Amino acid sequence: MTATLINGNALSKIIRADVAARAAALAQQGCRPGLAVLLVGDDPASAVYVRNKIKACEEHGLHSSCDRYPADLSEAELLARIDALNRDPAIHGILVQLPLPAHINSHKVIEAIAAAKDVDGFHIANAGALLTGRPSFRPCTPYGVMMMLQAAKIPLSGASAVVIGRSNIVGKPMALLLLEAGATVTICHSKTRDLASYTRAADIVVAAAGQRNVLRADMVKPGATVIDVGMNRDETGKLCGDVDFESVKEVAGHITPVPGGVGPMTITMLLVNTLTAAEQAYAQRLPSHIA
Ligand SMILES: NC(=O)C1=CN([C@@H]2O[C@H](COP(=O)(O)OP(=O)(O)OC[C@H]3O[C@@H](n4cnc5c(N)ncnc54)[C@H](OP(=O)(O)O)[C@@H]3O)[C@@H](O)[C@H]2O)C=CC1
Ligand SMILES: Nc1nc(=O)c2c([nH]1)NC[C@@H]1CN(c3ccc(C(=O)N[C@@H](CCC(=O)O)C(=O)O)cc3)C=[N+]21
Ligand SMILES: [Mg+2]
Repeated sequence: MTATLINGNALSKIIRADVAARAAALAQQGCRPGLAVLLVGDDPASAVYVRNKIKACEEHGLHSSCDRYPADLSEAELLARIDALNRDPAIHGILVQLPLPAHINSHKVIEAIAAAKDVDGFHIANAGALLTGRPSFRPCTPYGVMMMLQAAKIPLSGASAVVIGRSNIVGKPMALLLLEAGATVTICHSKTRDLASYTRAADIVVAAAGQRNVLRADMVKPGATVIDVGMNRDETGKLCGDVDFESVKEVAGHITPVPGGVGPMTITMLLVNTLTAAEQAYAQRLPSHIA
């Protein structure tokens, strides 16, 4: 048996066409959606992701700005820049690329972003809204995974789901979104004893550990849906996920590839959140509609 591929590039194309149409309609009314990206330090992977985000904005009619700072930028300087962007009417979304250098408190930085411009969905107000079932900006990666599950018509209500990873940006919000959709959710992590005993019982496995081959064929129930969030490099330097793709695709019913799976969907949902932020600002006639 060979699993059906859930193609993040193909789904992104459909959703991004809708984003471009909505962006054009808003621009027609005098409000051009704008995203500001802040990158501190010179991590090469972060530079690639940020470049992809800026390029996606340009291609879909969103205005974007990217500030690159040296790794020794002070926390106070970063907070001052965020404060300026919070008050900038041309900017509807603010994204501070993570991870930040160790001398900067990332919680403090995220909380400094205006919740209405927090298109990553990382601010406590948005995280709390998700936890309590209120509308909010959903974190882009888990939101993108939900869109992939929906597009592939994977039943979620009553399904058994395992999330591998408990970070604030992927694992925890992923588990909450699956729970909201009616799945019975288990969160596994590095302290979990016998990971395979959980994954083998699951209808859906989302791997977000940042470890190659965390999920192998003998750990997957035949026909299960496998979503690979991981972004790793193999010994030859090639991009790979957390899932042993070649063997797992013979057991799973649906599977996402790396690259071309969750990664492009993350960027797509960032565009969606930024557009939504701009539409809300315009609808409320906040000063930020003057762009
Ligand atoms: N495709 C995309 O768009 C995105 C991809 N990523 C990628 O997803 C991965 C996860 O990202 P992120 O959540 O930020 O990473 P973190 O390092 O913050 O979290 C990793 C989580 O995985 C758990 N973990 C690590 N090793 C194992 C293991 N062997 N078995 C079980 N659990 C394990 C850790 O457990 P513990 O808490 O106990 O340490 C932790 O909870 C990375 O590869 C990252 O690059 C991230 C964001 C977006
Ligand atoms: N504030 C913040 N928000 C984030 O959303 C955020 C972040 N910080 N820090 C890092 C992670 C990681 N992340 C990715 C986005 C796109 C791809 C992506 O486009 N992947 C391509 C391949 C990219 C390549 O060629 O290297 C793919 O999978 O096909 C990957 C990873 C967002 N993150
Ligand atoms: Mg994101």
